[in-house]
Amino acid sequence: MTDASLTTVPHSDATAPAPTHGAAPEASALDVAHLRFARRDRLVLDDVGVELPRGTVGALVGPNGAGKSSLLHVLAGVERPDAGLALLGGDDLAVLRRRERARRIALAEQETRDARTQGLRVADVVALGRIPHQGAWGGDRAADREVVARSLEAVDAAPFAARGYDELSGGERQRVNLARALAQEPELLLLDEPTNHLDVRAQLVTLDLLRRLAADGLTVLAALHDLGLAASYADHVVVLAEGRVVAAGPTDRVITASLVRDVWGVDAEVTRHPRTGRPVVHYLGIAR
Ligand SMILES: Nc1ncnc2c1ncn2[C@@H]1O[C@H](COP(=O)(O)OP(=O)(O)OP(=O)(O)O)[C@@H](O)[C@H]1O
Repeated sequence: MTDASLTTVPHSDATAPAPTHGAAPEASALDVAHLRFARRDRLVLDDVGVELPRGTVGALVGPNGAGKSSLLHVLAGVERPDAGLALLGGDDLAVLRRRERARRIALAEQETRDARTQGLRVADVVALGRIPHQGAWGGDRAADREVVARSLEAVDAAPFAARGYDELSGGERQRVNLARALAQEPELLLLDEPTNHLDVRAQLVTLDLLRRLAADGLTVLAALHDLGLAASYADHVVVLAEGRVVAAGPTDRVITASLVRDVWGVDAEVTRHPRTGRPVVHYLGIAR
């Protein structure tokens, strides 16, 4: 492999650690301990712990099959863990009612075409994000419409709000999935590969948006394959390998050449960006 350096330069507002608002900086928004999850007889998450302060952008990285999507599913309540504790703002997720959980946690996945979205317009798909906030007779329609419009604008999807969701390109659909999650107005935003399918500008727009939302107090945990983007944008990195957390902490301490070699089997050089001081990953080739 040749030197495929990842030298993403975050926008200026994305270089400083996200400020925390309201809660004391040391208060963990998300606090996961000893999480264990098996699929059939296969242990997928083993003694996983994650701590993310409120207002943090966390990147969840690791090789294929490491358990990243599974962890996001468990946190979102799509899957039930076999053991362990997950707290959000001190509340045990295992005892939260489904509806409250859906108000507080949103999961944006890559592929969300299902029976619920079939035949819907983009704006209607985003409006699905309002359901946890609505009563039996629907919600405050005008307020919901405003949140939907804002969410569409945030991801640059307003121009195609009236199009059919099934007709969108992969990148357009990815942005709409994020808008639907934003319309939930959650405290914790979980994202599975949010930059997949996106062109380079759309990737940076998405990550800039996540940083701005975190600055307003949202806690973000995003599974990312692109270590360069994680290095440029995340405050905190959690590294999963074979279902276990093998490293976690502030981005500049976690992303090192020895980590890339040990976890991905790839030789790399990690330098500091001359302007931002953030790590820059230069891939050198497959480790022999
Ligand atoms: N529906 C399923 N049934 C059985 N095993 C599954 C299922 N989904 C995932 N797995 C297994 O669970 C493990 C973790 O998968 P997961 O999708 O969480 O990994 P990942 O880190 O998100 O991978 P990738 O980077 O490839 O998306 C893998 O060994 C995978 O084969």
